[in-house]
Amino acid sequence: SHELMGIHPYNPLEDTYSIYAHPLRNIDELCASIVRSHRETSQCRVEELQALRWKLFSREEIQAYQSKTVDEMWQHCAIQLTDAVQYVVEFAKRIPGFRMLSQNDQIALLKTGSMEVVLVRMSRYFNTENNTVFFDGKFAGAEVFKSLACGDLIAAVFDFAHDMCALKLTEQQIALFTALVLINADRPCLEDRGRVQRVQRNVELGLTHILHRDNQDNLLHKLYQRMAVLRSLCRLHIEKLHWFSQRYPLTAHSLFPPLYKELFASEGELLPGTTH
Ligand SMILES: O=C(O)[C@H]1CC[C@H](C(=O)N2CC[C@@]3(S(=O)(=O)c4ccc(F)cc4)c4ccc(OCc5c(F)cccc5Cl)cc4CC[C@@H]23)CC1
Repeated sequence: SHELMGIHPYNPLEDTYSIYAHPLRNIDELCASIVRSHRETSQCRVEELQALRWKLFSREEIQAYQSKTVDEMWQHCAIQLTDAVQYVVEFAKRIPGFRMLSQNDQIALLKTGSMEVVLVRMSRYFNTENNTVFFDGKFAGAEVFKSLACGDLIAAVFDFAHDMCALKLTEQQIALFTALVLINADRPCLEDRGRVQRVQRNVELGLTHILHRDNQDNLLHKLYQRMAVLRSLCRLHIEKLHWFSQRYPLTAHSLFPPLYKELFASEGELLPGTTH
């Protein structure tokens, strides 16, 4: 059984859903529903974290993180990531049309897209003044993650967050952007690419509508560039996960959350014990 539980099977009745009946009214409704879902399925609010932005880890706390073993710190981050992914699954299920896709296509989109959405969501909290990211309730610099022994991946994650902040996206723009990151008909192993394309087309209309309304059409190509960076970041993450599972098979096999293995371990190999 899939860990991505709660995904409802494809409902043919929903197939009649089309925004072409009244394009403008439905584009506004589509955007409003995606923005609402984004807000409801984010773990924190940007304004809440603005108030916390100077809550940094003390020297002792940083030492404590740095003295964790590699597998302890990896397990800690894998748990945090899995929590964040649960919220992204909820966000995906509320994107108009996502639930009308087959269950396998819903899982295929989440397998490749959820980490990317988490990274975009992370960048909302990044403090560019001191290069810190929100982690475990405070703001952490890259040095906090030293014991992970994957400095290149951490540096790439921080660089990505910094680049995203430079675009100064609004929450509405981020909501539509993350929906588009998820609903991508070019993802591997989709059963019904055409159906995903139809849903993707609607979300694209929503994003271009929002950017046009904000007089920021020029952002669109920058967002497509960021999508390419996201894909390379996630490839790096999977490579590191392979490296880690070879070195620490016990931790990867038995201590990582099942959902993490379901999402990030390639089918079958690497982490046996994932239920299918
Ligand atoms: O509002 C919300 O929903 C947001 C709340 C906050 C959420 C958030 O920022 N996050 C959820 C978990 C966390 S983190 O806070 O643990 C974190 C980890 C490393 C960082 F450099 C920065 C943050 C995370 C965990 C693992 C990871 O890559 C895979 C990975 C491993 F698995 C193991 C080792 C190394 C790596 Cl790199 C990448 C990220 C980036 C997103 C981060 C994002 C959603």
